[in-house]
Amino acid sequence: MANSFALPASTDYFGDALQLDMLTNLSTHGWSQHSLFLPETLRLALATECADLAASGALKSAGVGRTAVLTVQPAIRGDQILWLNPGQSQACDAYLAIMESLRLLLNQHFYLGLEEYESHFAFYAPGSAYLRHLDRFRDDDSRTVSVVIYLNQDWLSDQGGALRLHPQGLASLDVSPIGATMVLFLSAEMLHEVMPASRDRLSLTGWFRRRA
Ligand SMILES: O=C(O)CCC(=O)C(=O)O
Ligand SMILES: [Fe+2]
Repeated sequence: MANSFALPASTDYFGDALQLDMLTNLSTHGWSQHSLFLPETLRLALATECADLAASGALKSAGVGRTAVLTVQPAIRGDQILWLNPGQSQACDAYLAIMESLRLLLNQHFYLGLEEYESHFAFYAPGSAYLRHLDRFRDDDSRTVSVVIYLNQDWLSDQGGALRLHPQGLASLDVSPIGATMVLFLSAEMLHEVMPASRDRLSLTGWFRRRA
């Protein structure tokens, strides 16, 4: 069946201004933030899918560490997740196509040799958080660029749930998880944490990986 979401062709999805902003901020500061990164129809479809998965019990408590040594530790990490597979839904395929364009763009400009993208839905119930961490594992340096896209509509800053970034040598800063906002950062360098929120917090998190 044809995908009803407009799929990007190569890197055309990103306008020149967005490309420049994304690439400049990532290379000079190690991170980059963009509002309205997804069309509203796609944000809504992904948010609905994530909420439905949560309600049906399809999401599982996220672990800490790598597969062989994965442990669920809610005091460190309180989200529930579901890894994405191609063909899961039209909305997920449209999102993965956008991420594929982003992979090509990052490779063109930074010669990062990014080969894969892995991604999961994440659902943080009120009060759950993810303590300060780096996304790169100690024994696997393949995760290179982290991407988070927020899915909630009408997020208010007094509802908490910020992504708190801790850039080296600089003051920490908060990104509010407003629907369709996208954040990119270097997985090995950017310490970050998820602050607790007073409402359900929905997102898609993913990592561009190079060969391990
Ligand atoms: O949801 C966020 O803002 C960040 C999530 C995160 O840090 C992670 O899943 O590793
Ligand atoms: Fe993280």
